[in-house]
Amino acid sequence: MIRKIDHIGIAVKDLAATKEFYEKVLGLSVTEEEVVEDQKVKVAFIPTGDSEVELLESTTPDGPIAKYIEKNGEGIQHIAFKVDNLEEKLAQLKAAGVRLIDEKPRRGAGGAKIAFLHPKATYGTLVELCERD
Ligand SMILES: C[C@@H](C(=O)O)C(=O)SCCNC(=O)CCNC(=O)[C@H](O)C(C)(C)COP(=O)(O)OP(=O)(O)OC[C@H]1O[C@@H](n2cnc3c(N)ncnc32)[C@H](O)[C@@H]1OP(=O)(O)O
Ligand SMILES: [Co+2]
Repeated sequence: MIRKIDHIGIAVKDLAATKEFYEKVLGLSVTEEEVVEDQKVKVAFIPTGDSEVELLESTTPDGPIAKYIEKNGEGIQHIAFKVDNLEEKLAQLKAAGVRLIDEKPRRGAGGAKIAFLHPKATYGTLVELCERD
């Protein structure tokens, strides 16, 4: 079961400068910042009501965020939905023939379990599913 939009992932070149805009200009607050080695990103989370904005800066020139920016420039890179049971949802999608990037959950920011669906299977949007407490 999909519960809500957990976060919107935004690819940026300069996390510090982007954070400053969101905090000083928009008046929002960054609550968590961490490096997720597995995804080659440094992330900052900004709560906005029931969902969050996730700002992502690449930690390497070959990571998915660096590649996305190279091709498309900065901007929204993915949408993440919160699910109750990620393994169950992935099994259901796989059975339905949906192209999965991750067949098994990986470790995301804040210790969440995450998995991505291929944008070619979702009509053009990179979708992340995440399970967190
Ligand atoms: C920390 C964590 C968390 O929340 O906890 C995160 O969010 S980590 C967030 C960062 N991590 C990730 O994104 C991991 C999952 N992403 C990936 O595995 C990759 O980025 C792929 C989505 C498979 C794309 O990689 P690939 O090297 O294949 O790039 P590519 O440029 O050849 O893309 C293949 C086709 O998909 C399209 N495509 C690529 N990235 C896209 C995106 N973000 N949104 C919509 N379409 C996209 C391209 O335009 C291309 O279409 P055409 O063929 O029509 O030109
Ligand atoms: Co994300």
